[in-house]
Amino acid sequence: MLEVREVTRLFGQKAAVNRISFEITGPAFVGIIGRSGAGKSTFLRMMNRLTDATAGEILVEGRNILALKGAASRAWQSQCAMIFQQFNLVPRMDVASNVLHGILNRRSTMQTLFSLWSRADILKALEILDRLGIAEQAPKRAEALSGGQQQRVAIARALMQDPKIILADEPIASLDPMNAQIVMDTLKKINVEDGRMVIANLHTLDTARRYCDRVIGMRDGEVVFDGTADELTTSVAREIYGADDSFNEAATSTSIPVDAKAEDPAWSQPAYAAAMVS
Ligand SMILES: Nc1ncnc2c1ncn2[C@@H]1O[C@H](COP(=O)(O)OP(=O)(O)OP(=O)(O)O)[C@@H](O)[C@H]1O
Repeated sequence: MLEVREVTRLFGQKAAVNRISFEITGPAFVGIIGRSGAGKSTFLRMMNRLTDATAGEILVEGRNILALKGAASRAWQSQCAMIFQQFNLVPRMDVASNVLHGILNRRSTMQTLFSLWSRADILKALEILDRLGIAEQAPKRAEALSGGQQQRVAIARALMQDPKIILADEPIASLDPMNAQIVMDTLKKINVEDGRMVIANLHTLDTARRYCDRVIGMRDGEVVFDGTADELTTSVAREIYGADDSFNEAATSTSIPVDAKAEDPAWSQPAYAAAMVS
């Protein structure tokens, strides 16, 4: 279904992404891992046309989406929704309106200007919020929600577009482990239940192993690993991150012990040792 062929993105002389190629068939949950600067975000941004590629093709059902222009490019963008680390919600706007904004580009200027949403659209937004377990938050301002709830609103906004592919750029990097798990479980649910492909940039190995059918490791703009979660051994991870023998897996962990207490202050801090992987 998705074929990435020799895709390159140069910034000046530097290749942020350097002739990467891989194929994804079916509605897989794919994780992309690698240290900071490996090219993960640049790849996702090319996928949904936020950034142009310098060379190469990305074929989706045989169509090169990198060549799409104007309305066709915008139509593609609504087929592959993007979720960001910082949620990118409108903070002072209520949750339901934030979700409805997922279909903003399908509406006329007048409809947008007067915030005119059809009853069917409003019901759909509420249904999605209900499915993600946050229906009661619908009238609240987005800024009043916890980070994990805000990210679920962002996922709901993405679902409003009814996308084929969900691209998630470090979706849990700003969350504590409890909320990280809820958000990853939500992404997995829509992958499994809806059959939507999910491609997520992740910076913790345990998350990649736990949720992904397939893991792609990037280093210096190139794909240096492409395999299953089981094949992602410590030595493979060390290669991907370009770390030496002191590489410590625990430092990239977000694991939540079974008996972890939500009120334990240790769990209220993001547990990512970003320094290890960035
Ligand atoms: N707009 C830009 N202009 C110049 N260089 C850029 C730009 N965007 C990215 N780069 C460079 O491209 C390389 C890849 O960056 P990218 O953000 O894709 O990496 P990443 O793996 O997503 O890292 P991180 O996890 O920190 O987001 C880096 O060297 C970065 O500095």
